[in-house]
Amino acid sequence: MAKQILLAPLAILPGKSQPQPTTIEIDLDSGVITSIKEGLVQPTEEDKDVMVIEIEEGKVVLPGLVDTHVHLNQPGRTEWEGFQTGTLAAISGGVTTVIDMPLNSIPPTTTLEGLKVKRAEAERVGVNCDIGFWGGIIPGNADELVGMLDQGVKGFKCFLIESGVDEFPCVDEKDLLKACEALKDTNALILFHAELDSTAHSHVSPPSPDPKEYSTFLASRPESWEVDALSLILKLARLYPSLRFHIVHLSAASALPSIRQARSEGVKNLTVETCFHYLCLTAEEIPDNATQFKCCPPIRDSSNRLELRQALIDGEIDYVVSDHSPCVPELKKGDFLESWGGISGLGLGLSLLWTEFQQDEKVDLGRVVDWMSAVQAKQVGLDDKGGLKVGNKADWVLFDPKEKWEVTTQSLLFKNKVSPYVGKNLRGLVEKTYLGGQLVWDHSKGVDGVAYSQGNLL
Ligand SMILES: NC(=O)NC(NC(N)=O)C(=O)[O-]
Ligand SMILES: [Zn+2]
Ligand SMILES: [Zn+2]
Repeated sequence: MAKQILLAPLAILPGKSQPQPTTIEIDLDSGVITSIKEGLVQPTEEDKDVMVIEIEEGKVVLPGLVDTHVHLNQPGRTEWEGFQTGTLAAISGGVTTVIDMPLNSIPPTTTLEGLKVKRAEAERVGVNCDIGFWGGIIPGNADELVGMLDQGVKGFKCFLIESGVDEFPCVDEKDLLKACEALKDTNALILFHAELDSTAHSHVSPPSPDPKEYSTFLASRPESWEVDALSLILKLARLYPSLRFHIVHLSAASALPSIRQARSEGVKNLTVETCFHYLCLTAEEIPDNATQFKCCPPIRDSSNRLELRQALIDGEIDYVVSDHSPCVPELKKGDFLESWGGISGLGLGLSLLWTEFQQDEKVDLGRVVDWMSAVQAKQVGLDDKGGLKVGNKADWVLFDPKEKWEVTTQSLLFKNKVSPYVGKNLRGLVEKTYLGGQLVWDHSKGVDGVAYSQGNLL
């Protein structure tokens, strides 16, 4: 039995906020953790043939990270991103599991056939980390949902407002009731792009301010859209207590009081995510025509950012994702109203959050890792991921929390190197990423050292 033994002076273990000296044994044939011991336990004589990895002081061993919100866009819009490039960016940032969104690929994952096509394509080109799939709810596809769930989708995303791509139309309350009825004997997770424009059909023509300015775009997608969407979602959550409801990419802090109130009234089937960009970027810093910052819902002002940050610390927001949603650079050209909405940042999350929280006494590395691993693994039912524990997949990351580095176009590994993070100075660097005990990313070797296509379809 091929074995790997990790001697880690600092490892983040489940439920522990501070890193601990730990010895971890991994069976390399199954890629599973077989033993975890407190302290540094040197290998015995009979362990002579094992591969021992002695971790340097100061570096931290973490569980592989999970990013449940990425758009890989293959097949159909593979010029925008792809299974290979997206998952390469993921492993370079310690992300060992991604869950792919149902839209922007053609076909979208809104039918069982679409899911098969997507899986076959991922299998054909190979993936560099483990990958699961979300399905989608669109008008008229309620009959497809249970079948997709049986075939392993982790839940279903829908839009309450236009999605930006024609083949993934938004749904209204009637469509949602049909979907919930179809799913009501399951405990399916339904994800909402929670912006609802209840004034869509009114005839007031808005002023036409300068589309070069970020404030124009920001004003075009008010916080009230997120608050209104939440009312509809809460209505459904109360009607269908066996189903689980989830708000993706929460941006508006003014939605937090309703979330708080609903939970205090006993709503237990609602979870909320926010994104790295809402926690690390602000509207005030966005220059004219800097469309790399454009996403929906929009990045809001710095006081909104601080409220989201506090809600995350307080546990009102459950976890943080990238919502990596790239496109070709041509579609990012022009002003804020005409360009594509979507931010690219897959793989940068750990450094972004660590830069944000490293000096915050209330948040230690274990908490950041929880938001980016354990909570998300649990959300999508990956019981053998999300923590360094016996029986789990040996997905682990070597992180240097002190290293400083700058995001440059060259350092980005996703397909189209357009990102609002270019030029940012970050703290904390992923040095190595292991997937099921196999080294897949080594920062010192860069792309030349990558062990390609080691990922599995989940
Ligand atoms: N079509 C998209 O990829 N949309 C995405 N775009 C963003 N967030 O700007 C999303 O998740 O809604
Ligand atoms: Zn969305
Ligand atoms: Zn998205």
